[in-house]
Amino acid sequence: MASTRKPSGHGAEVEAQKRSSSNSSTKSAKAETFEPMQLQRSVTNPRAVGIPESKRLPESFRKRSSDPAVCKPDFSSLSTVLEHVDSLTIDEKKTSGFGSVKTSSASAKLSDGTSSLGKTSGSAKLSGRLDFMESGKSSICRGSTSSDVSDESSCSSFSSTVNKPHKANDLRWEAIQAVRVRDGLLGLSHFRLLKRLGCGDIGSVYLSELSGTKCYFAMKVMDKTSLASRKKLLRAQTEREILQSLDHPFLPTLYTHFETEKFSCLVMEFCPGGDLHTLRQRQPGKHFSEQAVKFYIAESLLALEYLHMLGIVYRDLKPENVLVREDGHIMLSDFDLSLRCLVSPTLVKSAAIESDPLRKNVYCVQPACIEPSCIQPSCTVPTTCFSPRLFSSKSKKDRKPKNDTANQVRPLPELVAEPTDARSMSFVGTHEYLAPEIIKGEGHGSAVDWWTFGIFLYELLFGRTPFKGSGNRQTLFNVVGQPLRFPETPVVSFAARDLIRGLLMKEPQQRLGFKRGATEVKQHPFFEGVNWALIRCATPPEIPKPVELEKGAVSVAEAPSSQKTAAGLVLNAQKGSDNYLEFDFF
Ligand SMILES: Nc1ncnc2c1ncn2[C@@H]1O[C@H](COP(=O)(O)OP(=O)(O)OP(=O)(O)O)[C@@H](O)[C@H]1O
Repeated sequence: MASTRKPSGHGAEVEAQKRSSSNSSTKSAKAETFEPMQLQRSVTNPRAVGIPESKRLPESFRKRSSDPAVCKPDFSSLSTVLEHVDSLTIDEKKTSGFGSVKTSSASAKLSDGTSSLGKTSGSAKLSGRLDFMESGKSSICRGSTSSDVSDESSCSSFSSTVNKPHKANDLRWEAIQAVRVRDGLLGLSHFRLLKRLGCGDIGSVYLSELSGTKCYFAMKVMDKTSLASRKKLLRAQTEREILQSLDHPFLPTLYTHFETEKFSCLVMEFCPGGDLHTLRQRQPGKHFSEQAVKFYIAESLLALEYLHMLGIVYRDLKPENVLVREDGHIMLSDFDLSLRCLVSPTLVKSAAIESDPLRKNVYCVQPACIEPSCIQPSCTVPTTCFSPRLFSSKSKKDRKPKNDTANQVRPLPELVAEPTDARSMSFVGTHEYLAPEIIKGEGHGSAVDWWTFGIFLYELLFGRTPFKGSGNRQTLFNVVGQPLRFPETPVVSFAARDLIRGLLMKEPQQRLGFKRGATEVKQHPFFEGVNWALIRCATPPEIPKPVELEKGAVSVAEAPSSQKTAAGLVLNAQKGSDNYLEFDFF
C-alpha cells in the first residue's frame, strides 16, 4: 500500500486534492494538489490575482532567497516559510461533491463493429531493444493549432484529424467520424461505460467503448453543477482547451468533447498500462532500473518540451500523472493545473543562416498560445522559426565548404520557444513536488517543470522523493531549506545524480533548463545516446499485458435495472422511453 501525500493549502484561495491510496479504480498514492481558486489562469493576469501580499513571505525573505548567491538555507527565514505555510488553510478535496445525477442514454450502436482497439500511433518497433541511440537528428514536434473536437457544434465535428496529424490513421477517429456521419453529434448515449478507471478532483474517468465498435476510450465525466459550486469550471475548461490543442505521441489525444444537461465529457485515448507510480511499486526494490528511467524521463522530457513550446507550463509532473500506453510508451495526463502563457521564441545563438533566405522558414512553429494568462517579459529577438536542438558553436571559418554534401545541413540559430520567463503566483502542485519558488510565493515560470522533472527522476530511480518529511509542513520546509542528498542504494550513475543536482537547484535562475528550456536538459550527459527523434519507436521497458476489456462490462442495453457495478455505475429505472444512467461518484 502506498503512502498518502498530504495536503496543505492557501487560505480561501487554495484547495487541496486528497490523493487516495492505490486500488484498481483510483489513482494510487496521489499526492494533494492545491490551487488558489481565484488564481485560475487563462483570463486574468496572475500577478494581479496572485497570492495576496498578506499571504506572501516577507519581502526580506524573498529578497534573500532569490539571491542566486545565497545557497545555504536560512533557518531563521525558514521559520517564516513555515508560518507562511501554516497560514494557508486547507480545503480538502471533496470527492463526495458529485451528486448522483441521471442523464439520458439511448444506446445507439454502430452497424459494422469491425474496428478493433486501434494501435497507438508511433508503436512501430524499429529495434528489438531499448536502443534509442543518437542519430544526430533533432525531433521537431509540430505544434497543432487548437483543434475543435467538440461535439457541441456540428460544423467543427470533421476538422479533428486535420489538426492531429500523428493520429491520421487511427481507427478510433474513423469510428467516431462514422457515428457523426450517421447520427450528427456524438453524445453519452453512443458510449458504453465499462469501468471506472479512477477519479480526480474535477471528475471521474471511465473506460468506455464507442458502442459496437470495439474502440475504447477513457472518458472523463465531470458534473457541471458540482464544478460550478466548487468553482472549478475554469479548471475544467483549461484542461479541455489544453487537450484540444495537443497533438503529440506522448500526450493525450482528445477525440471529442460533448456536454449533456448535467455532464461535461472528454473522450480521450485510453492507457491500459496504468501509471508509473503503480508500475514502480511492482519493480524490484520499488524503483526502476536506470535504463528504464532513461526511457521514461526522455519521453516525458519531449512531452514537456512540446507543452512549453505551446506556452503550457504543466506544473503537475509526477509518476501518478504519467500513464503507460498500450504499447508501453508514456502519456502525460491531467492538465487542469497547467498554466497557459504567451510564448515568444527567442534567439539564443546566432548563426550564418540568417543570410540564407532559402532556409529561413525551414523549421517554423506557431506557438499556439491559447490565452495570455501570465507575464512574459519581452524577448530579445522574437521570431517564429526555431529548432529545439540546434547548436552553433563553430565559427564560419571552421565550417566545411558548401559543396560538401555532408555539410548541407548547416548549423541553425539556437532559439528558445519556451515560456522560460513566464510568471505565475499560483500555489499549485503536490507537496513533495512543489518547487521552492512556489512554496515561497515568489512567482514561478516553466522552471517549475524542471524542478518537478528532477523530483520525478529521483523518485523513479530511488523509489522515494528527496525532500519528503514526516508531514506536509516538514516536507515544504525540507524543499526550501534542506540540501539534496542521495541514498547509498540503489547505486546510480554519476550522470544521473549530476542531472538531478542541476534540476533541483533551489534558485530557479540556476536550474538546468531555466535559460534554454528542454534543449539544455537534453544536452546533459545522462541522455547521451538517446535518439530523440526515434525514441517513440524504441522498445519500452515494459509492455502492458492486454486488458480484458469486456470482463464485467455493463452497458445500458445489457445490465438489469439497479445493478451496481464495480465501476460505480448504477442503472436506474427507465424514464419514459430512455434508459438512465446514474453516476455513483465516489
Ligand atoms: N487516458 C487514460 N487512460 C487510463 N486511465 C486514465 C486516463 N486518464 C485518467 N485515467 C485514470 O483516471 C484517474 C483520474 O484521472 P484524472 O485526470 O481525472 O484525475 P487526477 O489525475 O486525479 O487529476 P485531478 O484531480 O487533478 O483532476 C487517474 O488516476 C488515472 O489513473
